[in-house]
Amino acid sequence: MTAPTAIRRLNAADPDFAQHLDHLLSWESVSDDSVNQRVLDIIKAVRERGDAALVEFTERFDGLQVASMADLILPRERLELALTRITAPQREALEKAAQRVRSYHEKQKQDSWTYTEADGTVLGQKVTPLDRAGLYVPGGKASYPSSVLMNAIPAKVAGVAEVVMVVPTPRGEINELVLAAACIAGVDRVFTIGGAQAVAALAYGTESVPKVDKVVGPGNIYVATAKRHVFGQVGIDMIAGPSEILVVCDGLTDPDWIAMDLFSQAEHDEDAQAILVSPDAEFLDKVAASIAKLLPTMERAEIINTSINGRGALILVNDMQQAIDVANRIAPEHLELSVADPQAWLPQIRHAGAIFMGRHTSEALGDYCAGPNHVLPTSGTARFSSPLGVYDFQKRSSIIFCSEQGASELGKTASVLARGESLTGHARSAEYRIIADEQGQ
Ligand SMILES: NC(=O)c1ccc[n+]([C@@H]2O[C@H](COP(=O)([O-])OP(=O)(O)OC[C@H]3O[C@@H](n4cnc5c(N)ncnc54)[C@H](O)[C@@H]3O)[C@@H](O)[C@H]2O)c1
Ligand SMILES: N[C@H](CO)Cc1c[nH]c[nH+]1
Ligand SMILES: [Zn+2]
Repeated sequence: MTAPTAIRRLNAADPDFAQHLDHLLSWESVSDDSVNQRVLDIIKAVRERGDAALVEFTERFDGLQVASMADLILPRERLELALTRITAPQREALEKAAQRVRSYHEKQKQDSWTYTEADGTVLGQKVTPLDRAGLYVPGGKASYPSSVLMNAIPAKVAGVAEVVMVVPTPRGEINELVLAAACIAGVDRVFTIGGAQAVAALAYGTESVPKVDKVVGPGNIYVATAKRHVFGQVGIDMIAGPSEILVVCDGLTDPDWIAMDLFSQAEHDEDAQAILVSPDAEFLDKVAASIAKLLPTMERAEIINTSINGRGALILVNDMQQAIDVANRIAPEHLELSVADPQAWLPQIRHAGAIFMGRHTSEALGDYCAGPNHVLPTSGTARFSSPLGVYDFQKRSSIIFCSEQGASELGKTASVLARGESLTGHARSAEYRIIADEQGQ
């Protein structure tokens, strides 16, 4: 066990507070050069040597030795078998969660639209699903059946033709719930590979793994860094790295509840980040005491301890207004508003992946079954990214139909602008369509 928990304390009244906060949040301290270089090497190897590299990396990083890539492919029948191997309550819970996630995501579906102008010109937007999506389901330090649902259901709602999933199975340990979830969500193909090598395989294709149009899903630092590097070759959803929780509390929630909410994200990964902000100094002391009391009871105490010691913090602010300002500065993946009247503060929240309203709404409910997606932007990227959704699996094409009259009219405007750009090919192309008796008008 690492040193006993000593969570960092910050005070917003400290003149160096902004600097301390920046240091606490800095992604670079996690995503260092050695990780970057390792990921680049892995991507290069997969591009050059395909399946052979996947087999090698799976042995090296997942401790799983196989004769060939064929041993890392699970057919649809294997997913169906998993459904028969889980318990009835497990199947019921998966199906209930799937149904709630589906209902929520149905509302996100975007439809094509057009409108017609007076001269018959039609303008619009055609929405098309991706042909093939690659879903990354994490599996290193924990198994994530819930992430299967969160990745696959929006893809299916969007109408993606082929959904390919990758998931590492360290030491060959297959989690039946993960496969059962893939069956329920309608995943088409599964490869038991993970890490940067799996992201590279989806992005570039290998002899066995089909090249996809977009790679989505959460993962550790290697996965998140690989997604950054393959962007452009394929689409990606966002940077969904190590989990984060920011709790803003008025000091009136049970401190044990808050300690456990912090643990719920810290237990994902040593790199996870759990922060509490409160204007009540005594309450921060109580939560620190709850952390010390409850940590030894946790199955994943070692991971939680490293995460809390390395990246956690208890932040004292002057008042709730300052707490909200700090939350917007952090732009956390998950924000819990553990306060009496969360609705009153909601209008002021500008940056957060998901907002959990009130003392009873633990973040864990959102992780599994509330309905919204749990694949969320991390490390401050909620400033410009959104939760994974149906829109990530749909793209848009513009539709332009010009009637003869419309082309003639627009041609006059285009001609002037094109000549202003000295692009006379454009100008003359547009001018050809100007109706003769309107020329020069
Ligand atoms: N932001 C979100 O929406 C979200 C959702 C769920 C989980 N998560 C996060 O996903 C992550 C899951 O991480 P995980 O580790 O359990 O599973 P993972 O599948 O993301 O990573 C495991 C893989 O990492 C690779 N790897 C591990 N050590 C390596 C090394 N030294 N060099 C090269 N590659 C290495 C291996 O290939 C292994 O298969 C956690 O950080 C969790 O917090 C985030
Ligand atoms: N909290 C994770 C997103 O950061 C999602 C998850 C899955 N299972 C448990 N939690
Ligand atoms: Zn979680």
